[in-house]
Amino acid sequence: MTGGTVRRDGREVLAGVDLRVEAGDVLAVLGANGAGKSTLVKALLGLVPLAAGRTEIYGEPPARFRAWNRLGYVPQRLPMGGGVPATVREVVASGRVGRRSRRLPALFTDRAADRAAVDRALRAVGLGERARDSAHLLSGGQQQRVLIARALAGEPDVFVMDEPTAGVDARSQAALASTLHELAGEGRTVVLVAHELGPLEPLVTRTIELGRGRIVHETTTHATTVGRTATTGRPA
Ligand SMILES: Nc1ncnc2c1ncn2[C@@H]1O[C@H](COP(=O)(O)OP(=O)(O)OP(=O)(O)O)[C@@H](O)[C@H]1O
Repeated sequence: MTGGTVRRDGREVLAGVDLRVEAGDVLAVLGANGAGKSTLVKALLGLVPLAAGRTEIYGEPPARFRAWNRLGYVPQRLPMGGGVPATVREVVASGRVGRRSRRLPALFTDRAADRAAVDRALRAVGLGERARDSAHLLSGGQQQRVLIARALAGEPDVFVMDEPTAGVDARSQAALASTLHELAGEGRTVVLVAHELGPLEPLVTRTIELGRGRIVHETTTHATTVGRTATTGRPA
């Protein structure tokens, strides 16, 4: 992202942010309530329009980018309310949609890979026993874990997680830390919004802190892996 600017109600809630996420980064986006963290991660992915500046994903503007299966986004809140009830397994399996081969009906090997990935994702968030339950009847923290599992099931290269640990108990936070540790070890890229890093702290390779829509502080805690270009456009 270069000069990323988002205006809401005539106010700049993202004010000229330059950010390049490299492959293998585990980047934590920190800052007070209202600092612009969610807006930044949505803008990086093209989910909110920029009033000025530009963002690129693997070198493409979001409107032209096609390989969405390479990205797994965990939004801050569960987007489904009390609408059509879906089981936990169905929600998690929806994370595989982007990986579907174009051949219909799905090949047997696709279906087996889908089942295995969904089972792994459910186990990783400790919801294997709840797979048949209605997702909208779970607690807030459990629903957050369903969303994390949906992203894991897609086996993307880049995870973008907006407060994945908010409202999630200590044991589940530790389980998420261990899963992210494995993913980071495989060279996947993680961008996560957090208030408190808690057990995720040892995994983090970079932090940026936002204040009033600007990057006010940056740290690099470990050497980042520079190589394949991950999300977003030009260097700061
Ligand atoms: N849809 C919207 N319409 C108007 N203003 C908005 C909208 N979404 C966000 N904002 C404003 O943009 C600013 C940044 O919001 P954002 O949600 O990005 O902050 P945040 O750092 O993620 O906060 P939190 O830690 O509370 O989640 C806030 O002042 C918020 O009120």
